[in-house]
Amino acid sequence: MGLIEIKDLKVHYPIRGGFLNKVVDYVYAVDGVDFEIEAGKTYGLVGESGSGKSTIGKTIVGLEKATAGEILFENTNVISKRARKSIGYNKDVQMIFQDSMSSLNPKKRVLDIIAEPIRNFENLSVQEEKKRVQNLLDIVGMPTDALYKYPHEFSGGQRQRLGVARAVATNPKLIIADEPVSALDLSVQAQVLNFMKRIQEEYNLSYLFISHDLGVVKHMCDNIAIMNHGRFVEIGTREDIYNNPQHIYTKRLLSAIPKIDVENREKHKQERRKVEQDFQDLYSQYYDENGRVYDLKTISPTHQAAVKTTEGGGQ
Ligand SMILES: Nc1ncnc2c1ncn2[C@@H]1O[C@H](COP(=O)(O)OP(=O)(O)OP(=O)(O)O)[C@@H](O)[C@H]1O
Repeated sequence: MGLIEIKDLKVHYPIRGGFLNKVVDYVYAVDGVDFEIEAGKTYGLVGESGSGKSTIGKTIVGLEKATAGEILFENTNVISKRARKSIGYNKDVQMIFQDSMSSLNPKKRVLDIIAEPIRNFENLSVQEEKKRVQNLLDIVGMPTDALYKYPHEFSGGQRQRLGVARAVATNPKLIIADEPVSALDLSVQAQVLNFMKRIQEEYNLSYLFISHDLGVVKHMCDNIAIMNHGRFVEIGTREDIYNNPQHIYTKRLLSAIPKIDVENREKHKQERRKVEQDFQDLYSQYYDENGRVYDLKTISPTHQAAVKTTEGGGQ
């Protein structure tokens, strides 16, 4: 049994319009997904922008409301706020965001930023709290003098480390990492990822790792789901997805991972242009369960919903 099990989760955002501001349609951001994450493992969600990855992450931590489905955490359905509160879920599940500059309060010192989640759950003295935060800074490889500095005084990679320190402050079991390294340079990305892995081993943490970058996901994840327009088009182990992809969408995503050719710059430029074109095509296409492709540029949102219904997945 997994630490967390997601069953037929749906998140549909209403679109309002007209004179009376009535609901005229829905965005099917997440449209019936099932998966589970085991203790100490990393589950990857991959897909292009707008496919529904962040909505899944936010719904799991309770920042968005599910339209339907179940989220079972250690066998308790935590879909309601009351259930989450009754089992101390908010202490056990934390989130790391992509943009550390806006997720860390710029007006607060590091000490207060990292202590904030601890204050929500424990009553420590000032000295105990300071000691705990110092220890967390040590774990993420930051110097002690960081305590009294502000977020803007750090580099992007250091700020992501602070975000991780804050996320592990309550000693959680699961961390939702939403594009945690996409804003960082490649060399810094590797540092932060390796260090997230080290913490995982030390604390037997589980990660839900959200990314559009299949290269990064390969480095981090045990199991992977490939998302397209609110649904999973393929799920599998890392080996399944990278060595034996089944769905045409997965194959196209894999073939679009840039291969850097340092010896031939011109060829590399052409390759990059082709990759960019491929991605533009991918963003505008909807893939159904049978691998059939619909061009979203040529059909209206209402028609898109109709396509889903015809294909057996709509409301
Ligand atoms: N609060 C909201 N109200 C209405 N629609 C929303 C809301 N939040 C997200 N959406 C829509 O839901 C869909 C899924 O968005 P989501 O952010 O989950 O995708 P994503 O795969 O995480 O993309 P990105 O990587 O760009 O964040 C998109 O069409 C988005 O515009």
